[in-house]
Amino acid sequence: MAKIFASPANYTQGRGVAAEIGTHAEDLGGSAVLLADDIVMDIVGDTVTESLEDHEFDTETMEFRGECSEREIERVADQASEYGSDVIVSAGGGKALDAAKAVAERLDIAMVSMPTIASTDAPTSSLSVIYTEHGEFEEYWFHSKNPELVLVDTAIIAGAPTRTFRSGIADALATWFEADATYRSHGENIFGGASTRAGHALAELCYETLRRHGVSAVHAVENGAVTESVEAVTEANTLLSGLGFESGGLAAAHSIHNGLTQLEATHDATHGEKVNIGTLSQLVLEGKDDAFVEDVIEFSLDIGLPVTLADIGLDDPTDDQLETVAEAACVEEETIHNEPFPVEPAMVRDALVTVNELGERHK
Ligand SMILES: NC(=O)c1ccc[n+]([C@@H]2O[C@H](COP(=O)([O-])OP(=O)(O)OC[C@H]3O[C@@H](n4cnc5c(N)ncnc54)[C@H](O)[C@@H]3O)[C@@H](O)[C@H]2O)c1
Ligand SMILES: [Zn+2]
Repeated sequence: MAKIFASPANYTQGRGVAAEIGTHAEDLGGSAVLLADDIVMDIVGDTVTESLEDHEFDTETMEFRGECSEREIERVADQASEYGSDVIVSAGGGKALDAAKAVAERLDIAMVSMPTIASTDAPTSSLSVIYTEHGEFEEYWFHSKNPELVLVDTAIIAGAPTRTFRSGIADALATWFEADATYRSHGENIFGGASTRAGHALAELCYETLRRHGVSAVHAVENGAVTESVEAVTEANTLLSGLGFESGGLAAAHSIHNGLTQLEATHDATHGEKVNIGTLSQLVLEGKDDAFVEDVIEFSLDIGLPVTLADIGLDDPTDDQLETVAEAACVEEETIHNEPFPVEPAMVRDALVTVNELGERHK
C-alpha cells in the first residue's frame, strides 16, 4: 500500500486575519458566496464581505441552516450555482464547513474554510460528515481535494464560548491515539493509503501541544484572551489534528463517537465531548496501563471534558442502548477496524461501562 499525505494548500492563523481574507483568497476566483448561520454571520459577515469586495470579489451571503444533511447541501449548491460563485467561503463550526466542502465538490469551485470556533478538526479536511435531518450520523463523503485556504482568526476563536474550545481539545486529543493505532496495524488513512512519517509525527505533536498548553489556553479563552498558548492549541485543534487524523488515520475513538450519535440523549453533547468518551474507551479497549488511562482522565477533568456517560447525556443507559452504540461502532465500514486487533461489539460495550466507572471514581 502506498503512503499518502495530503493537506490544504494554505493555512493562515492569527489575531485579526479575518479582515485580510481578500488578500489571502485573491487568487482563488472573482465571485464569492459566504455561507454562515445567523450567529456567525453577525460576527464575521461585514468584515469578510468588506475585505473580499476590496479585492474585487462580487460577494453574496447565504444562511446556513444548521445541519450538514444531503438536503441542505443541495439547497446551498443550487443557490451558489445560480449566483455563479467560483469560491465558497464557509464560516462557523464543523457542520457549516462540511456542508460547504460538499458544495465545492459538487460545483467544482474553490473552498475557503473559516472556522470561527476551534471545536473540531473539520476545517482542514477533505471529507464531510453527513447526518440525517435529525442529527444521526449517516456517512462520510470523501472529496477530491482539501480546502484551498483555511483562515483562522484567533481573536474570534478566543471570543467564542469556551465550551467550543474545550471540545476542540477533545477532538484533537483523540488524534494521536487513533493515528498511532492505525500506524501499528498498518491500517488505511482517510486517503486509502498508509501513513507517512509526517502524518504520524504531526499527530504526536498535536498530543504534546495539548498537554503542554491546554490548561493555560482554556483559562485564557475563558477570559477572551489570545495568548501564545491559545495560538498553540488553536493550531493543534485545527491544523495538527486535521492533518494528523486525515493522513494518520482514525480508529476506535471516532467509531465509538459515531455509535453514540445513534442515541438521541447524546445530541446535546458536542462532537468533541462524545469523542472524549470514545478516546477513553479506546484506551481501555487497547488495554493501556491503569496509570496512563488515569492520566488522560485527569487531563480531561483539568480541561473540563466528559469522563462519564452521564456527562454526555446518558444518565442511566440501558443494556439495549449500549448495545446499539457498540453495534453501530463496529459496522464494517467503521474505522474501529484500524485497531491492531479484531474488535467485536461486546468489547466496545465493556470498554464503555469500564470508562464510566473509572470516570466516576475520579470525579
Ligand atoms: N469533516 C471532518 O473532517 C470533521 C471532523 C470533525 C468533526 N466534524 C463534524 O463537525 C460537526 C461538529 O462541529 P462543531 O462542534 O463545530 O459544531 P456545529 O458546527 O454543529 O455548531 C457550531 C455552533 O457554534 C456556533 N458558533 C460558531 N462560531 C461561533 C462563535 N464565534 N461564537 C459563538 N457561537 C459560534 C454556531 O452558530 C453553531 O451553532 C459534526 O457534524 C462532526 O461530525 C467533521
Ligand atoms: Zn472528530
